[in-house]
Amino acid sequence: MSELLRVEGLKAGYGEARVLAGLSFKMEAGEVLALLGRNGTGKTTLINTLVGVTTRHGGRIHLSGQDVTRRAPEARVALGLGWVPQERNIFRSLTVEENLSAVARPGPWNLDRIYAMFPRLRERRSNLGSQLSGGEQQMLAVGRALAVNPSLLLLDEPLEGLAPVVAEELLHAVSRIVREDGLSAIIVEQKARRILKLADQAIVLDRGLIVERGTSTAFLADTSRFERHLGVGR
Ligand SMILES: Nc1ncnc2c1ncn2[C@@H]1O[C@H](COP(=O)(O)OP(=O)(O)OP(=O)(O)O)[C@@H](O)[C@H]1O
Repeated sequence: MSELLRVEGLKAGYGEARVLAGLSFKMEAGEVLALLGRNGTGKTTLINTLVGVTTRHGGRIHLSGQDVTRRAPEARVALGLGWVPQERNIFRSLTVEENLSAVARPGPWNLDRIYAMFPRLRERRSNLGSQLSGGEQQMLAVGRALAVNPSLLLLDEPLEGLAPVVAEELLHAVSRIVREDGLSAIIVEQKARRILKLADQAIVLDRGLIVERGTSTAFLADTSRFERHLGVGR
């Protein structure tokens, strides 16, 4: 396996406010990382800092062997980041198909393949982003990240706010994307158990620091390791 992502001593926040207090971790190509932690512990800030839309206070980020620490978000996307932000950010005044085509880059994830993964998007291809249900918007946000043909997918609470049956449908699709297609991903999720099953490793954040890390198998075998930080039953 080759190294896909290396984060060293990362400190970042918003303006002068510091949220990430110095994080280091690595991912190999093909791995899935579950990013866990209570509300407000810095998960979204970490994802946003990987994309390059926060204020970096220190540390370095290497993606696919390149130092992207000072690169603009567009350059990081060009190097392989596929971002599904927490707020989805789909283009509401464009159709489903235009949303996908607007960001498409050459690679295995063409329109046909994305529609095969999300048949509902094919049915809705001519609908505007503003006309979609929450679940369809989230499918479109994932589809749009795939359309850039990323080497690392960043999914920020993809199941948040979805009806249980829709959340299951999306989780199944994400599981196929990472398991059958071997795409690497960082998945932010509050409910550890449901995401650990499809992750290789997990880290738990608290107050901007990594307080637990290990394989997902080890976490599932000793749930006290994350329950301490996430609350029992997670
Ligand atoms: N735009 C911002 N400006 C200033 N502070 C922010 C901003 N966004 C988040 N924060 C602060 O940064 C801290 C971490 O927030 P972050 O959204 O990264 O946490 P999180 O773990 O993703 O939580 P959640 O699960 O609620 O999304 C919080 O204290 C939050 O108030």
